[in-house]
Amino acid sequence: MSTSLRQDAGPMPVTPLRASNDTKPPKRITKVCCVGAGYVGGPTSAVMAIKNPQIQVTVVDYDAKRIAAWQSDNLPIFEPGLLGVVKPARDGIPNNRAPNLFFSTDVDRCIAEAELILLSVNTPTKMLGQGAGHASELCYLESAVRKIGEVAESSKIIVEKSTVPCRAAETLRDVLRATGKPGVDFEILSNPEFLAEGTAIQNLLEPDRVLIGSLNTPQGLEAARALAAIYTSWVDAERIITINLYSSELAKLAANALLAQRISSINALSAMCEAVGADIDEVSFAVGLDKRIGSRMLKASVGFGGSCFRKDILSLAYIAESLHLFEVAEYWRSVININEYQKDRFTRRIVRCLFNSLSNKSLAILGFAYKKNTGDTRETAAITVINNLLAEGANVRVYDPQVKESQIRRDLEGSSASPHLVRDKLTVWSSTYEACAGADAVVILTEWDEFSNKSAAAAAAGDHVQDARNGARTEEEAANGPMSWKRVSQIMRKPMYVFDGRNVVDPAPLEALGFRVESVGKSRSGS
Ligand SMILES: NC(=O)C1=CN([C@@H]2O[C@H](COP(=O)(O)OP(=O)(O)OC[C@H]3O[C@@H](n4cnc5c(N)ncnc54)[C@H](O)[C@@H]3O)[C@@H](O)[C@H]2O)C=CC1
Ligand SMILES: O=C(O)[C@H]1O[C@H](OP(=O)(O)OP(=O)(O)OC[C@H]2O[C@@H](n3ccc(=O)[nH]c3=O)[C@H](O)[C@@H]2O)[C@H](O)[C@@H](O)[C@@H]1O
Repeated sequence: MSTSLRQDAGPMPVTPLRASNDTKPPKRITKVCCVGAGYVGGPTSAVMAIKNPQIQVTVVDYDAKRIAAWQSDNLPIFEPGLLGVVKPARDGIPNNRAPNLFFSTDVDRCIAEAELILLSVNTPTKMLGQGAGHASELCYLESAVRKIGEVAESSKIIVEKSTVPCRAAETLRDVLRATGKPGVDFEILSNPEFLAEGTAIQNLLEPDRVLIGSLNTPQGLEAARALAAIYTSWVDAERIITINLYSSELAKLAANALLAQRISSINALSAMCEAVGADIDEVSFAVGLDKRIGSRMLKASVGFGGSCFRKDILSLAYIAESLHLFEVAEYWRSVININEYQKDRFTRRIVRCLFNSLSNKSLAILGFAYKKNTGDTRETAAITVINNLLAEGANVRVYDPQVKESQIRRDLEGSSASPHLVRDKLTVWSSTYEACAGADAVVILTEWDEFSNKSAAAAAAGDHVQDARNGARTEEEAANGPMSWKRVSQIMRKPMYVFDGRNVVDPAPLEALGFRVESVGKSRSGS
């Protein structure tokens, strides 16, 4: 087998690209194929294409429905600004698809034609066999790489964009060694993605950094330079960091673990605040002024969700355990334990306030997505909280501006110990007012702007409350509301409660309307 894959992953200095000694120009890539048309593959490829008109970027996926949606005006994911990069207005013709961006189900052909392949397939937590519930499932990645080995007739740079366990590149290299054709070389790079949903386009256009990990060999470094050259079309060279392949893989897991750890830390403190009469927003503000701590990702909540924090921490802990670093594994798992505790604590507070019984009570749930400005519900705290409330006998009335009823039912029925409760006691509504009609309590689970009674500036002061538009409302939002809490107060059963799992409402004006407001990390008596 002449497939040449180099293994020198020795220490490499961390260098911004500019410091490279290589003076010859990097290889110019003209065809990129992105495997996986999901939350990462779609937006990343669209931004890459719009910033590199000379490069043909094709996103491939076996999911024909998803590809068809990318080709339509009805994109498969909701993300502010996404349509603008997929279908930029050009030459006075608005809404024309970027001429160098393609979506296709012809995986073999697109892989064969590409010089550089981005792997953006899902890497969920393994559900079966060894490591089930902990390790990352790499079967999608493996199958994509097998396909590359089978169909590639020319050498390729293969880029791990998916989040992977450290040393996953070695596995990919093994697969390629076994499946690749003689004379075809593969160079594997790690280029993890750091975008957050809801702000993906902004994050892609102005990344804090672009991380490129490669082997410390001439071929590895050359491949890294070729990938970096694509990014330099819109990212300052100082922000493009080239490091060792395995450091890059681990840095992605570490970044997510550290971000989630901050949220669990502040949520753990929120429990103390409720007990001692302190205010978590004030504590968070006070500690965040210390430059060494910083203010971001310190917003107390009902608990973090999303497809990645939990799975990436589980993966990190599993790796630590495999290395017999049991205390390290336990440390990271505690971040998840606090998150589960926070969701349960929030439900228990609701039950306690509503006189220890939810039987014959109706609760309006505002928000189902795991954060605002996305329709994504993966690992959303709403799933746990709503299932808990249903188990307590409550009637649950849900409204989310972006999540479809079918998705809500699928998520809840698929995770509930008693799916019949979801069928019998859950209703989904298309407006706040319909959801709140006759309800005993409003439970805010997602920080959508329309639920807030704060000014845009006050809302923007919080980190994850700040949106891509810096708190400005679109014309549509301005026309439709923010919601009128006064109107809500007129249609609810008394006494009326608001349980604010996101601290997006200012309690005082609501209390003036007769609501009893319970916010995360604040006690009513302490306010
Ligand atoms: N969702 C997010 O905000 C972020 C996700 N990531 C990471 O990026 C990776 C992808 O995440 P998402 O885009 O959210 O996943 P996703 O589930 O939205 O998309 C993955 C896509 O890959 C396709 N796919 C799987 N195997 C394939 C194959 N062999 N050939 C062709 N297509 C295949 C699936 O059909 C699916 O459409 C994961 O590793 C994730 O941890 C990283 C940063 C942010
Ligand atoms: O690997 C990934 O998938 C991505 O995971 C997160 O992005 P994302 O999950 O989309 O969104 P975040 O803004 O990080 O929020 C995650 C969860 O934490 C919650 N959160 C966030 C911030 C905060 O201060 N408090 C808080 O409860 C959010 O509401 C949400 O439920 C990271 O922020 C991204 O850098 C990373 O690329």
